[in-house]
Amino acid sequence: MKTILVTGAGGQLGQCFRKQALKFPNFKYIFCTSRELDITSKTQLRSEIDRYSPDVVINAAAYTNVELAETEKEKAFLVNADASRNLAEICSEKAIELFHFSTDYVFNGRASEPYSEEDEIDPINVYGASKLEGERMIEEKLEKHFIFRTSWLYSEFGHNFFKTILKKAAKKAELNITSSQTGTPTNANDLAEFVLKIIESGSKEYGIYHFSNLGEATWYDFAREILEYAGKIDEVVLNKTGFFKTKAERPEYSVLSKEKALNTFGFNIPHWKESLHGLIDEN
Ligand SMILES: NC(=O)C1=CN([C@@H]2O[C@H](COP(=O)(O)OP(=O)(O)OC[C@H]3O[C@@H](n4cnc5c(N)ncnc54)[C@H](OP(=O)(O)O)[C@@H]3O)[C@@H](O)[C@H]2O)C=CC1
Ligand SMILES: Cc1cn([C@H]2C[C@H](O)[C@@H](COP(=O)(O)OP(=O)(O)O[C@H]3O[C@@H](C)C(=O)[C@@H](O)[C@H]3O)O2)c(=O)[nH]c1=O
Repeated sequence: MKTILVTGAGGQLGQCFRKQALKFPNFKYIFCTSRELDITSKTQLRSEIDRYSPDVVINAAAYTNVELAETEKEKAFLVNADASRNLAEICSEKAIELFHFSTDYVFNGRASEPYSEEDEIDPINVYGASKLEGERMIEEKLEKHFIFRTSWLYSEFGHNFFKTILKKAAKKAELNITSSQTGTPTNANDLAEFVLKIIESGSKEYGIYHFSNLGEATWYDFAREILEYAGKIDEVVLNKTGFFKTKAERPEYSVLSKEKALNTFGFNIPHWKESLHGLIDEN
């Protein structure tokens, strides 16, 4: 039986892994929250990995605050880049496979068709730059890696745009939502399930992959669909805005092409609306 150690298990994606793990009972799981395992400490990483001898590590730990990263550059790089290097080095020493996550924010957003894995990377904010550095560290230090660049994650867990919109709607707030970014909302449960299917398949097709739900939307489209499908659209004033003031610049267009992942693994990926509807129906 394969042992899988999940770091950052208290975060959004980490909690989706816990939930999706119930569909894959043939693995042994060790879930470590940030309190139980600080990935920036190489000593702690080594001792936990020695203790559990996992076959696979899923790194769901990251610094994800895009706004704060602009003023906390060192911290963002410590977690997203330096800790990824440490993790990759230890995995390499012990022949462990690593599943890691990166972001659509490694691109500058000036494209007009979905980004492939080979397209030029050029992050325009600190968070994106720190995630890119993490990718590079892993590629350099460890052959047995899968890196999934994903986008606009949401779920019933943690902090995310989907939950923010529903919270604001509950307070009957007026919402001003930007239409100046186009990307793809991704149900983090779909990503977790996709990864567990790959582990189950025993695939050795290591490398970088893009994974999001299918289709594309602006944040405004996403907010509108959440509110309409949840039956709350008449309870709020929803305004489309071309400008929402933020500290960090964000890519205007960051739709990811899923062709490589679809062709390599052959698993189905749902459309973002279908997955969103499923999540709202469930809750
Ligand atoms: N959220 C999104 O929209 C997107 C996310 N991604 C990537 O997906 C992955 C998962 O993101 P998501 O689950 O949404 O992010 P979250 O912020 O919800 O979860 C990240 C988790 O990492 C933990 N963490 C932070 N620092 C450390 C550390 N030093 N040691 C151990 N754990 C730590 C956090 O714990 P604590 O809260 O205690 O600090 C938190 O539980 C990340 O790699 C992210 O970059 C990619 C694209 C979109
Ligand atoms: C709350 C809110 C946000 N916005 C805007 C700000 C931003 O441009 C966009 C989304 O807001 P968020 O704060 O959720 O977005 P952001 O932190 O940019 O989300 C990103 O997180 C990182 C971790 C990733 O890797 C990315 O893929 C992406 O999901 O919507 C509004 O226009 N109105 C609002 O009321």
